[in-house]
Amino acid sequence: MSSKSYRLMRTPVTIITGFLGAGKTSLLNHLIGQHPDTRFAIIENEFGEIGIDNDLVIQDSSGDGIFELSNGCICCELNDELLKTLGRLVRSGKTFDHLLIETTGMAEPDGVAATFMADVAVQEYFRLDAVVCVADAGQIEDMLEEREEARRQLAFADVVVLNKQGSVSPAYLEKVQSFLAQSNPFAEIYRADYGKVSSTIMQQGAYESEAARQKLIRAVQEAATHGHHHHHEGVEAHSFTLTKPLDMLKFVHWSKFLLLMYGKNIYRIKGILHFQAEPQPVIFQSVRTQFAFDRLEAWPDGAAPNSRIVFIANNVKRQVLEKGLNSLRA
Ligand SMILES: Nc1nc2c(ncn2[C@@H]2O[C@H](COP(=O)(O)OP(=O)(O)OP(=O)(O)O)[C@@H](O)[C@H]2O)c(=O)[nH]1
Repeated sequence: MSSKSYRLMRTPVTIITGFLGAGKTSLLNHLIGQHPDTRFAIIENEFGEIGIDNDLVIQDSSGDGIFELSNGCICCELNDELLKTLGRLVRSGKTFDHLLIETTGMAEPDGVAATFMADVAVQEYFRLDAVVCVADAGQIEDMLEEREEARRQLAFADVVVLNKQGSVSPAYLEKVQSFLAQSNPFAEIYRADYGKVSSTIMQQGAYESEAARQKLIRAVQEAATHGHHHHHEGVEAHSFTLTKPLDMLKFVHWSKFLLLMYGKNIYRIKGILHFQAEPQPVIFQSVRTQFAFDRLEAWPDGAAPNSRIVFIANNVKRQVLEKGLNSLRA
């Protein structure tokens, strides 16, 4: 079987995060309502009652495709429950076209995403399509200042749904969208009311190698072009362009050290790196304290090799990153 058909057979997964009351269930209901022919499996990680009208899940009026995991967060204490639920879905023998997971408002999405990115048995049946963060336009600014979970949710998002747009002025909406884009240059941002966004958020392919790489190249280039970093209480994106090739071993040691020292405050690192004696560009990404390398075919558009790297972090001094990176030259 080709790797493409294997990939297509696996059930795509969309993780919906966002702070309490941001509009996650509204988005979920909208997506279900918009796709009456899609056989959804839904995992709800809420403390309260399931906020979904079961009748909306047309193919499964028994509600068999809906799982509620309560009294905890699937990013941490209920992570085993999440694995068990995925196992139940597989063993049910039913075919699902898409799995939607709504996390609690307090969940850290990287913990949930890691289940799909690190567990080989899970990857056999499921493929993470995207992490979506629903942000309440009127609240997100304060949330990012006050809540660590909100910062992690934004930093880890592949898509941000800027919800409740009608509740703020157009000028404020512009301002919020602009600082969200600067805080997470990797995310697509869609505006919405009551979660009513374009359905393309279910086909992001954010972790498919080619699409993800192209997007990463664009985002890293843009982040490096548009100013070096952004000052906002909460999440900051620091981007660097390095013209001299790097030493891979030094880089690996330094990243390990950095994630160990500042792991809690460094939410995400992504980059396209030029290593000494490596003709191909190397894609680097971190998820929690883990990181992954991947090779691109060639430098984009015959561009001269250089390294571009973006750190999404909170309270990490730019000088620390700059000094570290400068010490990694081959
Ligand atoms: N004004 C306004 N209210 C909205 C919008 N979207 C959702 N709401 C309301 O906000 C409240 C919370 O919406 P939900 O979709 O339940 O949000 P949630 O993120 O799932 O909430 P929790 O699961 O409690 O974290 C509900 O009363 C919604 O009707 C919107 O765009 N505008």
